[in-house]
Amino acid sequence: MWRRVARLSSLIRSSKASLSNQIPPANGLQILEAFSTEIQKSAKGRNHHREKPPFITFVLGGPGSGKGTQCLKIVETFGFSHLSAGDLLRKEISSNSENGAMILETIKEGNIVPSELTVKLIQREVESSENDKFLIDGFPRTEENRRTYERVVSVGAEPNIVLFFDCPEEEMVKRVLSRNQGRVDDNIDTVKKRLENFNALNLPVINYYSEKGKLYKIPAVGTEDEIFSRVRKIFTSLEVLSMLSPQFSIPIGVIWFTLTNLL
Ligand SMILES: Nc1ncnc2c1ncn2[C@@H]1O[C@H](COP(=O)(O)OP(=O)(O)OP(=O)(O)O)[C@@H](O)[C@H]1O
Ligand SMILES: Nc1ccn([C@@H]2O[C@H](COP(=O)(O)O)[C@@H](O)[C@H]2O)c(=O)n1
Ligand SMILES: [Mg+2]
Repeated sequence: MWRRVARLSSLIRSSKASLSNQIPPANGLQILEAFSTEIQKSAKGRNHHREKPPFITFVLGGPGSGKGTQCLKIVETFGFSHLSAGDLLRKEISSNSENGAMILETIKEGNIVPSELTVKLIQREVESSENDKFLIDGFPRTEENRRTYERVVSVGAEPNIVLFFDCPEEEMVKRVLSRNQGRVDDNIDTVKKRLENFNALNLPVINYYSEKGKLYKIPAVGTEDEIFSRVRKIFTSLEVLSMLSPQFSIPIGVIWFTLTNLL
């Protein structure tokens, strides 16, 4: 809203300036029209450039279960934008933001960053993107993350679907310890803490979406391509039902996917 007010003031200023520059000024009617348009846009919410709410997919799973790897393949094949909560937080650290030191400590400990902060980072990315399909990877990690997102985000507060990469702990630990990307949390002590937090805090969120009929549980053992063939079926069945469009209710998609995979 304040950005719009600023734009309006700038229009008025340029109108005044044009008087002194002998350029035909914006007249009162033009200014009123501009004001009315800006107010209407604000009333629609912050996603003013979208006709309809975006299609939101939450991507969940334990540390090293392969969320990021599969997200890259979904982006290539189905045109989603990938927002990794962990990557957004790491970006805050490397940009020396005011919260950088606190985020770094929290990640090193394998703990969860305050929800308001993570939600703000995700919201900023969604709102500034032209895409209408998002993978939100590694979020919500806790019930508190989920509730904060629902409270803060006005459009698309509910995910359309939730993917859960289900992987045995032993395999997750093996993958994390051989990831080799220089992450401060890829060590045995932090992984243990992350697994504890996953079981205590993230599983309740996964159960919540399962009860809502939004959860797709994907066995995450096998080659990357084998796992992606499972993921592909989900998005293809949503495309067949024209459901990669947020107006449709998702439980039909989950039922369809379950039926087609049982038959
Ligand atoms: N199916 C697979 N088989 C073996 N290794 C895999 C498989 N999928 C991903 N990996 C590897 O395992 C490591 C972890 O994968 P990835 O980063 O995608 O997991 P993640 O769920 O995003 O983890 P985190 O929550 O820690 O970010 C990476 O080194 C990746 O290359
Ligand atoms: N919703 C979230 C997501 C992540 N974090 C912190 O970042 C770490 C790395 O996350 P990845 O998804 O890249 O594994 C994670 O262990 C948390 O410390 C968070 O706080 N909240
Ligand atoms: Mg990841």
